[in-house]
Parts: sequence; C-alpha cells; structure tokens
Amino acid sequence: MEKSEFGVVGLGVMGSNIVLNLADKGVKVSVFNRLSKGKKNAVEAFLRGEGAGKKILGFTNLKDFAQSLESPRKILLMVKAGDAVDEMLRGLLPFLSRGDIVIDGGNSNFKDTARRLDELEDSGILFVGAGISGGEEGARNGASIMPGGNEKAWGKIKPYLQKIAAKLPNGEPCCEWIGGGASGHFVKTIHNGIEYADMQMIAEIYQTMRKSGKFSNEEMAEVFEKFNRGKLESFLIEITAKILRHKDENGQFSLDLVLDAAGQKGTGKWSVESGAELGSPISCIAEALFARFVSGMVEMRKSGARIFGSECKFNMPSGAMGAVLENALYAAKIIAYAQGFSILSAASKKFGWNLNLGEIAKIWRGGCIIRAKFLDRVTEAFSADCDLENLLFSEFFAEEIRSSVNSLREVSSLAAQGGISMPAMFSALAYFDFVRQTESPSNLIQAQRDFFGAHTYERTDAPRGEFFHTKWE
Ligand SMILES: NC(=O)C1=CN([C@@H]2O[C@H](COP(=O)(O)OP(=O)(O)OC[C@H]3O[C@@H](n4cnc5c(N)ncnc54)[C@H](OP(=O)(O)O)[C@@H]3O)[C@@H](O)[C@H]2O)C=CC1
Ligand SMILES: O=C(CO)[C@H](O)[C@H](O)COP(=O)(O)O
Repeated sequence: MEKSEFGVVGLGVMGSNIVLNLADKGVKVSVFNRLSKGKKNAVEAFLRGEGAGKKILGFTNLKDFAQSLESPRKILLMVKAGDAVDEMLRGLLPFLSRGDIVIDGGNSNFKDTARRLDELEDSGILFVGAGISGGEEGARNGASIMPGGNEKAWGKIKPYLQKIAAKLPNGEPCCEWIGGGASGHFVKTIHNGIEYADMQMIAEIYQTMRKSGKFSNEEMAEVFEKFNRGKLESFLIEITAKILRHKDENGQFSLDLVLDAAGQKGTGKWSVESGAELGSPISCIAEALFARFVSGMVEMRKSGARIFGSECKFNMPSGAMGAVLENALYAAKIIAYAQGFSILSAASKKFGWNLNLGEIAKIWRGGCIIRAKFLDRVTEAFSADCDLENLLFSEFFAEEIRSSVNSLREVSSLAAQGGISMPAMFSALAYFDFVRQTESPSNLIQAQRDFFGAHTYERTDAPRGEFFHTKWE
C-alpha cells in the first residue's frame, strides 16, 4: 500500500476541513476517527461524502492508521481539547517510533501541552502544540497556525502546516514557528483572549447604538460596514454587519432571536488565569470574560431589572454617533491588543520562549478570527523595537491613541450617565489612564497594608528594594 505523507486524527468540524485543505494541495492524507456505539462511522461517512475521490485513506483502527503513514510519521490531532488528546496519545504511542511527530492542533490548555511535552520526552516522539485559528472556513481555505514545542519537528512539518495556512497578500503564510515548550498553545490562548475583548467591545458599541433608540438593525449594519472600510477593518466587524442584516425565513432579524447568554469553552478563562499568574493586567480580556458570565445569569438579570429598572439611553445626535463610536472602539481595541501583547511578552520572559511579537502579529493578519488591518502596524511597531515596553508607547499607536482617546472618554461618560454597561471599554480607558500616572493612589494601599498587617512599604525618598514599617497609631 502506498503510504500517506500526513495523518489527521479527528474528523470533526476542524479535522475534516483540514484534511480537505491538505488534499486540495496534493498531500496524501490518512485519517482516523474513533468508532462510537450508536453513532455513524465518521470515517466511512467522510470518505463517501466530502472526501470522495481524493487521495485520502480512512481508518478506525489506530494501528492500521499509524502503519499507513510514511516515516517519520506526521500526525495532527484535531480532537476535543482535554482528556481526548491524552486518550489519543496513549492509543497511538505503541504504534509510533522515535522521531515521529505528533501535533496537537486543538485549543488545548498550554499547561497540558507542557505536561505532554515532558511525558513524551523519553519516548523520542516529537510533540508540537499548535494553536489553529480560523474556524471551519479557515480550516478549509487557510488558517492562522501557531506551532510551538519540540523544534526538531519544525523542518518536517513546516511544508504541510504552511500549505494549509492562510496567505498574506504578498504570499507569506500565516504560520511560523512560535517557540519552545507550550508557547504555541499559549499564543493561541491569548489570541482567543483578545478575541473575547474584541467581541465584547463590538457588542458594547452595538448595545450603545441599539439603546440610543436611533438605529434599526440595517442602519447598525451600515455603520459597521463603514467601520470595515476604515481603520477598524477586521473579520469581526465584517461578520457583525452580516449578522445584523441576516433575516430568517419569516423575514425576522435572526440576531433578535438569539438569547443574550454568551458561551465559552475555556481559552478566555485560561488567559485571565495566566494574567493573574504572570502579574499582567489584561483587564479588557478579564472584563470580557466576566461579562460572558453575567450574560449567562439570565434570571439574575431579570431580578436586577425588576428591582432597578432596565432603562438606558445614549444621548448623542445620531448623525454624530458613527464617527465618535468608531474612534472610541478603535482606541479601546488598541488598548486591548496592547494588553494582549504585554502578556505575551511577560510569558516569553518568564518561560524563556523568546517570542517574536511582530511575527505573531503577522501570523494573526490572515486566517484567524482577530485578523485586522491594524495588525500590520503592530508588526511594524515590534519590528522597529522588539523590546517595546508597551504597544501604546510606539510612535504610531501613541499618536493613534492621542487622536482617538477623547472619543473613548465621551462614549464612556455618556454610557455611564445613560446606564449602558460597557465593562470592556470602561476598563480600556481605566488602564490607559493608569499607565500614564506617575502618581498613582497605590501609596495609600501600601500604607493600609502596612497599617493592618505590617507588610512594609518602599519610600519615595529611599532606593527601591528598601522596605520600611511605620507604627501608624
Ligand atoms: N470549531 C472551531 O471554530 C475551532 C476549534 N478549535 C479546536 O479544535 C479542536 C477540534 O474542534 P472541532 O473540530 O470544532 O470539534 P468537533 O466537536 O467538531 O470534533 C471533535 C472531534 O474530536 C473527537 N473526539 C472527541 N472526544 C474524543 C475522545 N475522547 N477520543 C477520541 N476522539 C474524540 C470527535 O470524535 P467523535 O465524532 O467520535 O465524537 C471529533 O472527531 C478542539 O480542540 C477545538 O477547541 C480550534 C479552532 C477553531
Ligand atoms: O478558537 C476559536 C477561534 O479562534 C474557537 O472558535 C473557540 O471556540 C472560541 O472560543 P469560545 O468558544 O470560548 O468563545
């Protein structure tokens, strides 16, 4: 039997589309999916359906699957994150040889990836944790891929991963080696965290327009379409306009029938946990995550509305709103991304990953959910200064913030006065105003800590690192 060049485990939404993408590029692929009682044979269904007539070999037995692959084996796991990855690794291991490569392409917790790298070290299996973004469409036509882990694998898997990656207008693939350890999955986690902040901020703008009482769904779609022709050009803005325009078979706006309780699968939570562990203030991501939690408390919100009323308004003439909201969203978005890149930098230092932040912004420029025009400028900023302390301090973004932050102030204060909840955008402004304070109020916090717990404090008139205690009473 002619052997396949590449193997994919898991024929769900992502796996099946990646297989089709590889097959389109002329790669001979073997696929595996488990057989489950009472469920159709996914391999058979795939080979008869979308996979028909392509160079794809299908298996429901891991030994046969492994034996169908040329050496060194290159296997991509596209299964549910968590136990399924460990189960598949355990199942595959007896049929693999030293030098074979296993790539976990799911949204795995980077701590699991670090553990798996350790566990596989002695086996000689080269393990890679690759974040993949772009959803179904990206998997099929070009995704943003963030591989990290055992670097010895990179040369062997690079041609395949770069083949299925999205391409920038200059032809460069949105896939480059991220770094050692769990860096690939960490970068994907923060990508998703930024995605949470971006989505929440867009939702806050939608709510502002909706609650101003001046915009229909179609008019809001027009506003977002206009945003998408300017500095906010991005996939999330583009799909927001499409969602707003969509009507069901009864002519009703589909969005109006979607329950306002946002789900989540874990990457936002892991981002926020990492923010706390690394001491990195990713407040926009945290607020976006917490907003999803509050949104899920549907009954609690009904009680809140009964007790306090749910009226809210936004007092601005409709003709002025588009431009002000655009600038406010732009400022908030830059701040959220700056926080995201700061945590990448903090993790890079802590784990010795030597992340290239400009390159990461480039990989996110195509294929992924947070792809956006302004990421070109992020790449430029980190290329000009790879040790940039904060993205906001780069020449370009400092100027962009200077010219847009007053809109964020105006929108935030009108929203606060009118009772519109804007957790992510308010937190962006609070962060911005904090990072430009030479005199923060935290002297008081230190004094309070010293008062009640003798925790000591540093003094403004002594070198850093010298600690003092005062008897305050
Ligand atoms: N959907 C998306 O937009 C994106 C998803 N991802 C990530 O990619 C991975 C796959 O996602 P997606 O394709 O959407 O998921 P699906 O739910 O469509 O498919 C999941 C796949 O995992 C398999 N699987 C589940 N549990 C086990 C198990 N215990 N043992 C073996 N196989 C198992 C399923 O097999 P079976 O059919 O037999 O249950 C199926 O093949 C996830 O980690 C996800 O977070 C990443 C980027 C985007
Ligand atoms: O990885 C993704 C996109 O980049 C997935 O779509 C992910 O499921 C999104 O996260 P959540 O379900 O928590 O909103």
